Amino acid sequence: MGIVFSNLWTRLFSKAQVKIIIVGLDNAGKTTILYKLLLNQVVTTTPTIGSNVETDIAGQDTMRPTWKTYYTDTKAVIMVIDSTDAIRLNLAKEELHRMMESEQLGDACLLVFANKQDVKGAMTASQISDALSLTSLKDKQWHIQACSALTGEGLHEGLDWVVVQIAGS
Ligand SMILES: Nc1nc2c(ncn2[C@@H]2O[C@H](COP(=O)(O)OP(=O)(O)OP(=O)(O)O)[C@@H](O)[C@H]2O)c(=O)[nH]1
Ligand SMILES: [Mg+2]
Repeated sequence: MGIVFSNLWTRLFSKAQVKIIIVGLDNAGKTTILYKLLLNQVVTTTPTIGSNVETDIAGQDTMRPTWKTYYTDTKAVIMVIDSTDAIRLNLAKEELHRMMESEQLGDACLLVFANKQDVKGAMTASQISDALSLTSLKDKQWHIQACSALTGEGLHEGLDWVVVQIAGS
């Protein structure tokens, strides 16, 4: 359900590698955001195999040991939300809260990207924050950032927040 990348900010954290995971439902814009951030290019994506949350939900019990390995040492979780997909927002919420209960993510901060803000009628960051019940996440540093992977708007602001959290931890 996600993409692991560990050396995005090698230049900023020249010695330490920082593990950040990007998660979100299929079609949220994870791959597009990653390409935009790394290459400053808008790419045409195909669905990333095995990256959707439904797969992980189906495999929840048997896959749990694997998840633990996957989460270990994660400093930040970036959850990408398709702000035009009101119907599946509740599914994203359930997945987010279950994930955040994982012990391995105890020290990780959470950035939520309210993506696809360029689309007319997209939900606002504040609406998404409410729907995801972010304020109920106790003892967790979290932040929600409106963005568009297509235009790049908001992406760097979001990452700046992550960098500050990691640098201060
Ligand atoms: N309008 C608009 N479309 C976007 C934006 N971000 C992504 N998309 C489109 O949404 C679709 C899905 O984007 P992906 O980046 O493939 O989504 P993903 O989260 O990687 O999806 P999976 O790999 O299936 O999990 C693509 O058609 C993108 O072009 C955005 O900010 N605005
Ligand atoms: Mg993808």
